[in-house]
Amino acid sequence: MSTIQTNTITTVSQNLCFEGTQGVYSHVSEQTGCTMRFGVFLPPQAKVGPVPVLYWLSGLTCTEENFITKAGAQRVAAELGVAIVTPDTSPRGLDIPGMADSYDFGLGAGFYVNATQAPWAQNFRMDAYVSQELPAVMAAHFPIDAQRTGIFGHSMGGHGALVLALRNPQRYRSVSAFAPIVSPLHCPWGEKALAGYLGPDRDTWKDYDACALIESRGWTGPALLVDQGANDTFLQTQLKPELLQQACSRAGVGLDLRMRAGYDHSYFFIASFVESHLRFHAQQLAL
Ligand SMILES: N[C@@H](CCC(=O)N[C@@H](CS)C(=O)NCC(=O)O)C(=O)O
Repeated sequence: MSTIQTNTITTVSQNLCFEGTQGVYSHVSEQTGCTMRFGVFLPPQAKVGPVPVLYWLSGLTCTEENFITKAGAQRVAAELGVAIVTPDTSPRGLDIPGMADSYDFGLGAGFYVNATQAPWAQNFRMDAYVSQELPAVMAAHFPIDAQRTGIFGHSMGGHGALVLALRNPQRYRSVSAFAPIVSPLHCPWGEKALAGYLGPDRDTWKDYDACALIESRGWTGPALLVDQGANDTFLQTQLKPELLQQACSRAGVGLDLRMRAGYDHSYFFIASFVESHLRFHAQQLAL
């Protein structure tokens, strides 16, 4: 097994926030072959010892910045003593033809998979980046307790959180999502992305489909927590939480699905419920 290089990270910015530090850092990633930025909120408790860590995966068109500036998670993370890592959503700065042609594929739309198809396979390795390389970088540079890791995300990032947790139950002790894409096999965003990154054989897509993974692998961690706005414009076409309900019920996996009347797909919805997700993870990671 090759060693993950974690040597150099560069500080882009650091701001004091609720007595903790909201930082943005960059490093050259082996997995994506480019410079990647990521955010780290370190709560004040990190000054005295390692703290549990949550990875937040953002949705389409986002960078490491959206969650940091819009979700308002730092106050409660500081109270609970949990670090939050916010990766970018795709490689950037590469000269791949077609990479910036649409908002739902390529730039800002890595879908947290390891691509197998040219010209994406070399750089679009967001699964390995988020689930292996970034945790190694975090362990090398920040006072976090990797034994207490959870993951959550929004939309494409909700899909990423569910899929990475289901694929790596030993690494993630808790998982939650806001308005997740629950089955890329069954929605236009997913079909476009997985066809592009993984090719036309839909059987290979099942490794990155939360509903398929729930049925093939199950989940023995705490019940999956999902918040979904009932006024989300993507609800019926892309998100389809009923597919997750059906998969969980068939597989005997616990699901706490909270339909939120009146809420849409935006970060206003996330900001409204992020506190309960943070408390859910903190409780699970304290066990
Ligand atoms: N309406 C958007 C779709 C993309 C979108 O809604 N992105 C969500 C995640 S799937 C988001 O978080 N956008 C960034 C933001 O609201 O800060 C577009 O057409 O560009």
